[in-house]
Amino acid sequence: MRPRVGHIQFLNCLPLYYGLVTQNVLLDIELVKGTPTELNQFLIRGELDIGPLSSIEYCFHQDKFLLLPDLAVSSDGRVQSILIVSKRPARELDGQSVSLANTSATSQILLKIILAQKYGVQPTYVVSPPDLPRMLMESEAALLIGDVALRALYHPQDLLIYDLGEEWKGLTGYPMTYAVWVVRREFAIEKAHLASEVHHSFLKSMTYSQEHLEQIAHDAARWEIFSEDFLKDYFSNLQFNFDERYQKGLMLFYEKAKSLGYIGQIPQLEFFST
Ligand SMILES: C=C(O[C@@H]1C=C(C(=O)O)C=C[C@H]1O)C(=O)O
Repeated sequence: MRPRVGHIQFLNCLPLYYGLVTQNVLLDIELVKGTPTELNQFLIRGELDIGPLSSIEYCFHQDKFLLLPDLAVSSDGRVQSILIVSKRPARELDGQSVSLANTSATSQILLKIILAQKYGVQPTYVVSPPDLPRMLMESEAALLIGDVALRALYHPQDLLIYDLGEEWKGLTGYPMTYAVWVVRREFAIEKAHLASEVHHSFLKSMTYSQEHLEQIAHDAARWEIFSEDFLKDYFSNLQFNFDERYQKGLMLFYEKAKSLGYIGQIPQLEFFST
């Protein structure tokens, strides 16, 4: 059986996918697409062998997974696709309703940390499908991620926009890691060579895409509503890095999540060795 691999169905993972296509890797894997929360569930239920897992979910399911080294969905500052879209300044959200997109896991907690620690407010939260007009009918502000967030940024209306990558960097000085790449522990033991092959394909794909960002933005602009320049900017802000500084930023996120009671304990980062 081919390794079952998850793929985030947002533009954020297009650079990765692009590299897999150009290297003909897709024939060797079964690629399963979905939103981050769908992929989280597939991974947790053991229906995928490898894939991106929301960083916050790693806290609760560390026993099931090992981390793939040097791979993540992260940003060192502005991310553009994880946004609070608000009718009023963040400082005025205390006691107000905030709608959180149900496609997100990490960013829901990230938003709560930022509103509590940077803006000193405690809203009430509701989880909703990622539909901005509806979210703003029930709430004063909304958390959007992925392409829906990009669209809100691209066609700004009379609303305030906070970029959560930028907010995190302002609060802590560190980059933020939204998703880690994991392999199922059993798969890593029973099919170590396959896990290693997929990991290396991903790393090669990353390198390829970093060297061809302009071309990827050019191609994507042909079928997306976004301009080539907008996409180039987006793809260069998004990082797939998970080096020491990114790991430190993630540990800081876990510490803050724990101090606010969102997680019980801080996980150790345990890596698959290839
Ligand atoms: C950059 C993004 O990061 C994402 C946010 C995630 C989350 O909040 O759980 C998970 C995976 C990433 O897709 C994005 O969705 O645009």
